[in-house]
Amino acid sequence: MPVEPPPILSNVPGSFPESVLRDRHPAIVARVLEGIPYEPAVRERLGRLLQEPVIEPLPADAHDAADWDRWGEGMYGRSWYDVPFLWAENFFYRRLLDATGYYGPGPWRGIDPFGPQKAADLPGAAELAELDALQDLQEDEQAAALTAAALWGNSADLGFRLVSQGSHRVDELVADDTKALWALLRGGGTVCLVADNAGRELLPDLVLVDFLLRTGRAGKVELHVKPAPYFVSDALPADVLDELRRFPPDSAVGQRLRAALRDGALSLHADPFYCAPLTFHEMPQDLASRFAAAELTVLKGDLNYRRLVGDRHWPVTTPFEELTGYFPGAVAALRTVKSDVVVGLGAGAERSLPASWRTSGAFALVQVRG
Ligand SMILES: O=P(O)(O)OC[C@H]1O[C@](O)(CO)[C@@H](O)[C@@H]1O
Repeated sequence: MPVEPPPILSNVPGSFPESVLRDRHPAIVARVLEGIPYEPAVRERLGRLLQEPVIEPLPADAHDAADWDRWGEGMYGRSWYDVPFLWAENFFYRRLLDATGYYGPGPWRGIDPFGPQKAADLPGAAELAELDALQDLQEDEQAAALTAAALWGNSADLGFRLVSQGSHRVDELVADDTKALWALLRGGGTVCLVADNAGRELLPDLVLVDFLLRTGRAGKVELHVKPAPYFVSDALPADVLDELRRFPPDSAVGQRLRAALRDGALSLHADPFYCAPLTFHEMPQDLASRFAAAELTVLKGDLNYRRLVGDRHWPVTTPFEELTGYFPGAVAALRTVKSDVVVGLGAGAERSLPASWRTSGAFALVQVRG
């Protein structure tokens, strides 16, 4: 295991993490307030969260206050910019849920603050038909098209689109282990798909799940989603159901997915770990056992990548295999690059890339450790 470089903080002027805290978080709050007519007390709490000079802990009566006391040891009372970026982002979303009363006893309990944005982003008939039509292709062509669609979908997360004007199409793969990925998917065992965003990302993910089950490349699929609203568009169990309702009643894909949920070939999982400020190095035993038993675990998205390799200043040439050696079982990362952490590239690979390649959302990677 290479020597660990320091964690990424947000206090470097002009850096990407600084821009997330300074620009993206206020934009996220503004969009939440546009979408839901929250009462004045909620609006005030959200305003105060954005102005907070130093990080305050959760109220002592929050159901997970003890967890956050432990995870946040040494963080409270400091500037949001001076603590690890991964922790700061995670805690921002947890505090946002606290401010909106998501876990409270009042009327806003269980209301997804990002719900209106997610609803507006649900796929339309054209997108569904496009993916449905892939069934007519040869199997290996379907596999390639679905890998590309799953990557493309990841560039469309709502937090990212709040501040990015790009076309949201992946231009180039900076690492492409697609062949190795599909070589691992022939055995009919269990595949864990750790999903990322709802909407335009979850749709190709679901079509991919159907493909894996339909072709026998997976005997079972576990679809892992977030247990609570998180990073704006991250998928919750309710979002999976909303998405399934988008398939027309006569869609064979939709029918098969619903049948797979009913008969257990497809199962949903929403472990609290997925909303914790931790990396996969600290995953709970239940998840570790599931990943160990799976033929392959596919991690979607930028944040899962940061949690897989560690949100640190890794040189890009740090071998992916070494950093993921601890992961219990074969693992694949399918991710549009939307933050600074990238490993597993060849020496000099960056030279031909534009300066903004790590954060533009125009580059993607498929990396596998078998
Ligand atoms: O939905 P994803 O792919 O995990 O991306 C989350 C986004 O949020 C960030 O954490 C920044 O807020 C980036 O890593 C990325 O742009």
